[in-house]
Amino acid sequence: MAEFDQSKAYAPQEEGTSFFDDGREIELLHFMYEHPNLENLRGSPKNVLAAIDEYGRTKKYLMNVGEDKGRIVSDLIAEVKPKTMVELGGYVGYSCILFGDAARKAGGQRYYSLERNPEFAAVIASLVELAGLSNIVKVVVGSSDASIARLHANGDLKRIDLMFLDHYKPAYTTDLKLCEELAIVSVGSVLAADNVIKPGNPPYLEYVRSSVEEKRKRAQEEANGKAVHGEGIPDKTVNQYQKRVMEEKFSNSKGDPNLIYESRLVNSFEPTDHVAAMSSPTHQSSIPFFYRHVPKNVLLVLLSFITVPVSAFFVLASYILSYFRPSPKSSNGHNASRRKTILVTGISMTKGLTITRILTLHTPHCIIGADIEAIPFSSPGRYSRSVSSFHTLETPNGDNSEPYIDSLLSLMKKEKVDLWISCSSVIGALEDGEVVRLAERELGSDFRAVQFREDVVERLHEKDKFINYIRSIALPVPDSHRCETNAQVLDVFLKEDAMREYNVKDGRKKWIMKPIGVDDRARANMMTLLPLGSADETRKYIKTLNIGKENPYQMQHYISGPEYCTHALVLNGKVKSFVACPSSELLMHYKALPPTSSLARKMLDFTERVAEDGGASFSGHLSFDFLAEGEGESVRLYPIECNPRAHTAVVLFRESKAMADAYSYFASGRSGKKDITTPMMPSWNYYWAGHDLVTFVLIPLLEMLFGRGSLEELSIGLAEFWQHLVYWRDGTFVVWDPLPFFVLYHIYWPAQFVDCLLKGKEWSRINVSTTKVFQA
Ligand SMILES: C[S@@+](CC[C@H](N)C(=O)[O-])C[C@H]1O[C@@H](n2cnc3c(N)ncnc32)[C@H](O)[C@@H]1O
Repeated sequence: MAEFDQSKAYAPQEEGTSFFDDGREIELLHFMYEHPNLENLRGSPKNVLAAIDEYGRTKKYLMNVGEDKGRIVSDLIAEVKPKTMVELGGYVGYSCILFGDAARKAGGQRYYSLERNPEFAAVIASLVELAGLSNIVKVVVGSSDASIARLHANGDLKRIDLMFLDHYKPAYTTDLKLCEELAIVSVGSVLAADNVIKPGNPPYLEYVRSSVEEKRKRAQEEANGKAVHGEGIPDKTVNQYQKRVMEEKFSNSKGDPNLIYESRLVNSFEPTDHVAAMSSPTHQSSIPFFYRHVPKNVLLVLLSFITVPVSAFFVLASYILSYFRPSPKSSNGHNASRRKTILVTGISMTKGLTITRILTLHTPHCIIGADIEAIPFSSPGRYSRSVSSFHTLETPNGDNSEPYIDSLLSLMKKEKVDLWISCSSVIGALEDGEVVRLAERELGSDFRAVQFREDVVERLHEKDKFINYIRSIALPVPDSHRCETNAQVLDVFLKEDAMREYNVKDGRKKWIMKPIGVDDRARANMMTLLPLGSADETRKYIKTLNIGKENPYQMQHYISGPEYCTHALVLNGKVKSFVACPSSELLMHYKALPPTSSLARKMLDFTERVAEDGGASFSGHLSFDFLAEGEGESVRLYPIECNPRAHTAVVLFRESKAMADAYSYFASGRSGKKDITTPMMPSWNYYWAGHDLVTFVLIPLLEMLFGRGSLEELSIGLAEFWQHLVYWRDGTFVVWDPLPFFVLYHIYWPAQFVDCLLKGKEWSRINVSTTKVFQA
């Protein structure tokens, strides 16, 4: 940061709140219109700003953005070239004249200055007129939230390309959420927020830096009545406008949690010379080094290396503890003659491992495990005490699935498997359906499988077929269309436009585009809400999706409510165990909903209806994603996706003997109890230590060290991590079977990162529980 030029310093700011609204703003007007240089001010933004600065230096302090911070935003304007720019908080018009002029030079069409105090607004309007900017600047008097809503409702404000936030600090976040909900701030919008470090605006920084998952969680907490505005903002700032506004009002908008911001802090000077900081979005070029391919993989390998002693300590302590407790197999005292051979596939993932552990703890059976293993000997499941043997399967491959199918079938024959519990990942979904059919033929009538056949998998797994099927059994679905051409997408918008007047009440209907096949890259952008600000932008965006016959998309009505996911074990068309929990895109924290809650009951009813429709041969794991609209008993649930396979939410059953019994009865050809097993309440919440260590500790630490984050954010992260360590349970670690935990973090993941480095495979996210790497 360059040195501050002392000759430009404003008069010092007075104590308390006497530094504004004491008549100085009107005094400024007199100063300007009595200026000896008045004729040179007319039509010259530069000279008007210089005269305002002169007043601030020689007369009284003014709370303007000032020259130094102003330059940062002016540069941003030149880069972003906003057509429409909005500022929240105009005061006497300094930022409005500086940025209005910059926006005009960059080809901008409209600059809205939103100011609550009518006297200040009159000063802004007068000085804007003096500077000759009245054709681009529009001063809007009133509280920012009401003004935003009105401008949007009138159709004047359809999209904000750049927004400068410089008004009432606690309203930064609530106004931003309002803009998101109205979709006037959307993908590509840029925000510049003043004073986020001094005096400080932790809620705003937290919000713009949160993941989708964190924002959804927060929104839910707020929906449960915990919304507090201005937490962490100094009282002096919070109470700044009390003289005129006794009680501040806030927009209660939920925002759009799916919008992700890149944020960066920029330090600069207040016009008094204090160091201030603004936050503005980053562009790809300024992404710090630790998010780049090579450093990020190297850092994660290093983290794994450094934490070996801690993990080794826990493993050792677990073995010592287990020494004093009998091993699970010898403790269960089951009758060996009733032993069946159960094969669980997918045991490198938490879901498969959880099921083998439940079975080992609570049943007499011989449990064998299998999984694909791209890097030899790296599978965490291979080292688990819950399986009597581990087998490596060929990797399913869309072009030639035979090796995978053969390896699975020959294993089943060799081990004389009585029951196969499939927990395989999505890449083998259809193949597993085929294996059931073949295995039933080859292993005889006593063979059973917890896996749907391929026709069922196809019907449920493919997004558009699933929606059609659910519609056919008269259950509600969100409005959805399969699109194989860009024109089909645009057609839906055209029809929508015709209906637009009917939708005015809740704003224009929003859509998301989901790739029907598995496409990690497209999935990452899936939450872009359409249509965008203009028909042209929407058309351009649709083009980037490369929609075609080979790459079909599902266009689905966007429902803004919270998301839930479920896991169910269905045997012979009956639901045997069920759990529902709040969900998000990359779900790494699991909390069960109480089974008696109206939400959980409705999701169970839905699952039972699908299971019943499947008939007596319908056996497998079934999980749905739902979006909820409304609350309480009147909540309406929309299924958006089905995964006809196990969900990691099964981890919530880790204690459940009843669930083990359900599998066991099935293995013996009996139907078992009628009750539906749910996790014991209150159930533990689950997290993955490695994921939390990186997201709550490593990233905030690096962000702080490299000037992007604050100590406060790091301490919030540390507190969250500590809370999970102490009160939650790790999804992989159990005392009697600690090795998979060690292998996951010190063999499996480092091997993956090294592999990515060697092969130049870039990734955007990883899922610790499913061991999946998402391509960048
Ligand atoms: C720091 S000053 C803005 C300075 C101005 N951006 C500049 O740099 O020249 C903050 C202004 O926000 C206004 N304000 C505070 N809360 C507001 C709200 N809810 N809506 C609109 N304006 C608000 C205040 O009246 C005050 O004039």
